[in-house]
Amino acid sequence: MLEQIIAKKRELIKTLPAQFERQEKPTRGFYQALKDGKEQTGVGLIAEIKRASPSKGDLALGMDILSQAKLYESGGADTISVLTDTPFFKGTNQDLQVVKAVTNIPVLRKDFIIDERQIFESASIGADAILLIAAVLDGKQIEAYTKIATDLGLDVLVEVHNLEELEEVLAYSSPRLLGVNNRDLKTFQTSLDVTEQLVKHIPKECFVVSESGIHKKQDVEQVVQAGADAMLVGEHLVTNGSPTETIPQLKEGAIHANLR
Ligand SMILES: O=P(O)(O)OC[C@@H](O)[C@@H](O)c1c[nH]c2ccccc12
Repeated sequence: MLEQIIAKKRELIKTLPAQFERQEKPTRGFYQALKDGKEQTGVGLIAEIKRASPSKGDLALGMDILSQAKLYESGGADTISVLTDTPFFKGTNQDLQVVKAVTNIPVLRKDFIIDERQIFESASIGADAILLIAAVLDGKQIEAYTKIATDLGLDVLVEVHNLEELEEVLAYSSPRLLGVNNRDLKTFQTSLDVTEQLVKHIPKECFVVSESGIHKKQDVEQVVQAGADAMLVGEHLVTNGSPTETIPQLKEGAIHANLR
């Protein structure tokens, strides 16, 4: 599946313009917002807008992105992630632009970035941060793409799933924000043990985001206890009631973890 996603992405990239307009407005600090969120509530939260995924199929096809984003913000999300991949996740660049326009918190563009032009595109549509995935990029590419993004004022979340990817990333750069994906993008197997195992090998200076498979307070407790500074939650927030209730419930898990 990951290979299919990347093959399709390669095709779509051919249709991208050579140049993009620069954003006039300064970016919102994505990293800083997560850090502040951790200070205030014990854990930072990236709340994700995700209509569908290859692993779970359709999750929330009819979701009203505008009100969902507002509920994320009023519910206490520190930042928002928007899936912009269309063929596999049914998201669009316009989704991100809508979310950015109706909120005041930083927005991550969640997509499969494999070409420099996608970074300029991300900046032009108003993203405050981008995701770089170690399962599809090597350490040198991550280093180079991080530099391009940083020069554009974007923060970067580097995502790893295993020790091999982590070591490859660390051989070339020192990411400030490191995501541990609990889901294996090749098999879709998801386990919070991935965070527990990998955090031990991550340098203390990194701000760690535990991603995927977080559904309840106890999950949050587990990953925070393991050493995660923030979490990225999609499915649970798009399929379960109002985010103004589900977000505070999730964040409560950090209080329990920190008390122990
Ligand atoms: O819906 P979940 O299980 O809460 O997961 C969210 C997020 O971590 C997941 O969407 C994700 C993490 N890394 C990715 C890379 C590409 C696409 C999607 C992802």
